[in-house]
Amino acid sequence: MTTHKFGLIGGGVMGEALLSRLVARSIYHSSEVIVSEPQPTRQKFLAHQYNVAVTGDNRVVFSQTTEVICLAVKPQVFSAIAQELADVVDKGHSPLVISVLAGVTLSKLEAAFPQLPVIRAMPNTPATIGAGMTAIAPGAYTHSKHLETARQLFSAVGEVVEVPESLMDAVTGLSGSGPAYVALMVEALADGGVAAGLPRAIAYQLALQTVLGTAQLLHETKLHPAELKDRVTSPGGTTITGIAQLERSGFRSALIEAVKAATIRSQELGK
Ligand SMILES: NC(=O)C1=CN([C@@H]2O[C@H](COP(=O)(O)OP(=O)(O)OC[C@H]3O[C@@H](n4cnc5c(N)ncnc54)[C@H](OP(=O)(O)O)[C@@H]3O)[C@@H](O)[C@H]2O)C=CC1
Ligand SMILES: O=C(O)[C@@H]1CCC=N1
Repeated sequence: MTTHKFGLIGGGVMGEALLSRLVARSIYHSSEVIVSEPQPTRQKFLAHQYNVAVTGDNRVVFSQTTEVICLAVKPQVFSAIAQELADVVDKGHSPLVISVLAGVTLSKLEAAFPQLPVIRAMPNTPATIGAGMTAIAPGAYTHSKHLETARQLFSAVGEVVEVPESLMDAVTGLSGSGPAYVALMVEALADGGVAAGLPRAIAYQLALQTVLGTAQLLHETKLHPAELKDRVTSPGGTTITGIAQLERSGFRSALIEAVKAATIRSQELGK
């Protein structure tokens, strides 16, 4: 029987982000990967782009994968997939199952994959360029070698941290969803620049590089964000005037509430 080391169920945004990097970094060779996707056009694209095996049948991916099966479908289709795989999971075949699904708990995953090693993971889209942030939580049947495999895999797409499962919804609300919050901020900063008279292209360049540069500065110097804010803020100057307006508009509160709301939504998706 044909076998593959890495099987991906769901080759959408997150699945492709992981796949592209794992193949580019030679964590898995293209010939060692199989992906299942419902749409023939998407299958063709993935096969052409990454030279991997593709199928429309999730059961084929499960049966033919020896090492790691990554579930990257929407949480809403998880139950259907669990049912579909039910008669192929219990065949003495024990790959490591890694789920990146928001909300779906280890207990649900372990009910679908009885006694298999399962890891719940939450990556984010900067994984595409190797700048991802992934949290992982091990299930009841995982051993250190499985955690090591997951660490190696997600290290290829960025930073990795291990957390207890009870924190995975909060991780989802912060770093899982976070790239969208930051993208919104870049867009809004550019809009502010346009409102203040800058040409759009220049406003966008200034906004993006300001966010990127500030993140790099915080990362490299380990400065506390409050200290960096103090360094930018001249007495009676422009920055404190801008910050006062941000506070009046509830900027910090908006971000705090966004993470909390997304965390609650992640919990709901797991029910
Ligand atoms: N996007 C992100 O930033 C992040 C997403 N996640 C998680 O990753 C998972 C996927 O999200 P995302 O990539 O954004 O979503 P996408 O919709 O882009 O990807 C899901 C893929 O699964 C395919 N699919 C649908 N039904 C099935 C099925 N029955 N069998 C196999 N494949 C199927 C979809 O095909 P089709 O389009 O034809 O339906 C699609 O290509 C979610 O659970 C999400 O919580 C985690 C971290 C970050
Ligand atoms: O929006 C979502 O539900 C997924 C999970 C984290 C990022 N995207």
